[in-house]
Amino acid sequence: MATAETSLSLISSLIANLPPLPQVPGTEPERAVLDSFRIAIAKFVVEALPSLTVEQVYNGVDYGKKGVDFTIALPRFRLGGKVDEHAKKVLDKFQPDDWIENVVHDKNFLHFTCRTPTLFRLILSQVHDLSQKSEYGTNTSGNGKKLVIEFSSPNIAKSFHVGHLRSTIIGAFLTNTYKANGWDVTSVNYLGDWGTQFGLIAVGFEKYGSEEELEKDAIKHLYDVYVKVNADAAENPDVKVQAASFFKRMEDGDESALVNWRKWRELSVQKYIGEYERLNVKFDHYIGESLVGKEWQDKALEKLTEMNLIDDHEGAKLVNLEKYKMGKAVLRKKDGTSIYLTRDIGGAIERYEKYKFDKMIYVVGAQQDLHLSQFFKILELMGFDWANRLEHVNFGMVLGMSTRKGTAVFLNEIIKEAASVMHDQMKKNEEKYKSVENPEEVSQEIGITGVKIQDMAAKRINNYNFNWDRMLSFEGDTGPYLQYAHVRLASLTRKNPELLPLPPPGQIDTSLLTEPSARDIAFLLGSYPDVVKTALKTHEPSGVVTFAFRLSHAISSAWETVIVKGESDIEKARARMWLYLCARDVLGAALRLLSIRPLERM
Ligand SMILES: NC(=[NH2+])NCCC[C@H](N)C(=O)O
Repeated sequence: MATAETSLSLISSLIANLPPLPQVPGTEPERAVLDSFRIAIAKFVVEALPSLTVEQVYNGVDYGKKGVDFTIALPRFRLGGKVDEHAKKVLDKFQPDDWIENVVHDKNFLHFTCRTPTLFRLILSQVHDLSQKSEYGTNTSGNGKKLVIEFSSPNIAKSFHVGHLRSTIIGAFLTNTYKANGWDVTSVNYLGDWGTQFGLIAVGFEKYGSEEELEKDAIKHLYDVYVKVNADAAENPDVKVQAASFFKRMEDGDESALVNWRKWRELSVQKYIGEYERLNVKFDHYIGESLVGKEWQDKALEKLTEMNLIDDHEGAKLVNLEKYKMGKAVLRKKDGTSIYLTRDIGGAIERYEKYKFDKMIYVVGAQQDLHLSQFFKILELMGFDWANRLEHVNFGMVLGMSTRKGTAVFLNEIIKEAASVMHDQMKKNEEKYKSVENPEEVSQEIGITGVKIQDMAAKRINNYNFNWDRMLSFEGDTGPYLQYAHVRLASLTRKNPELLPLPPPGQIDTSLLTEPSARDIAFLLGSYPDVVKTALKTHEPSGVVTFAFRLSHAISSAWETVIVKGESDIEKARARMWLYLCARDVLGAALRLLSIRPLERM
């Protein structure tokens, strides 16, 4: 990749003209230039306190609070003696250079200020270069590692509930995050496409099914049939018996029992692909419970029987995990048909054989905590040494997602409602509304952004109330606000054609950027690669959402003073424009990481 080489070396050459720095393992200054400033701080500290290593100090350099770039808490190094004396040593020895211009001692802390011209030059050049390849914020820490991630996983013929929506949103974010951290990622949607309910639908379809309706909207039609046949089953126990025997035929591979099912599945998947596309979500593979082979499900039962972990309950097989405080769980029904748990066990083994993953993540609501821990435990008991590579990323519940027509049961209803509530909102501002070329599309995109931001704004495990008005408002920390912030930045080039094209980075005079609010923006831009790393560690999208809001707020505070339009010094106007365009790129990158498509106009 020649382009990668050239632009990485551009940053490297800027760094090479500055005072030399030691290398620290795990850092990548050519991708995250704040690493260099932290190394510069560590180098100073070690010169004064030689019992420490650069790496040790580096790991203790934190972001500072309120107007401070970086801070070190001295007690964490357990130097013995008095903190004040150690601090004094650092201050005495300190010589400002092109990396660090100042250090201040305050109680247990040393506060460092980075050299402003270096900061602007390096950060903006880096953002500029790497954004062109959509690589700003990325790192290579995961290179050579393989992740399999399973998310969304709705059940065919049943409703798509908010749990599926959350899994989709969080799963898409995690997929992007692992990729941004250099992992090789395979995403799978594990459909609930097997089980007794398909026996029921088969029975119901004979009575209520319509090929025409099925072609029109398979998801909706199958759901309707399912609801009706369920009502029948509640009245008439025969229906259940018929359904069970039909499903038994399916499990036994009876082709005549499988034809319809195959078509239902296929049509539903086609429909889902389109809906996920609207959400900006893609899967590498649509797999499902139906595709899990029998072999491992049988072996699991045998193995657990050998280990004396199986109880027989009137012909049904239960695994007893009471020792591990995980209760008992059915592995096989009386009639020999498999169930959810067995399929998960078999499925995990097959996936390991296929992918040899370093990690596999299941994004599933906290209601299934017990189920996930049961099957992880069973795999461990079966002696698979990779069982500890499985991870459950869980999340809390959403309360009350209703639309104006009632409770949403399909994904497309959620999308439609988001779009139409947003559309109404936009129409309130008549003048602005008229200037939007494609209000339908734009309102859908902003509506979806609102749903996603509301979902990812807090810690995953928190429950929240679904609130259309709040999430789709342009005021406050909402999705529409972030889109608006991006559009405003994107409009700069349209509104200031006389400044274009901007000169190449090396010829833009960043010393003209003198306002503290401009510096705040640049520093935040520099911190984005850390946000991406932290997201990988915590699996929390909220850190990225918080970053996007902080950046948007910083931009909006600069907007009135750091002006572009109307600035008479053209070189200054260009430097400012460059800063804002870099901010646009980074805000865009953060939104994309969250699976959101940043808008250019609205
Ligand atoms: N491997 C798994 N069990 N993944 C979760 C599947 C979710 C399941 N289809 C449901 O809707 O509840």
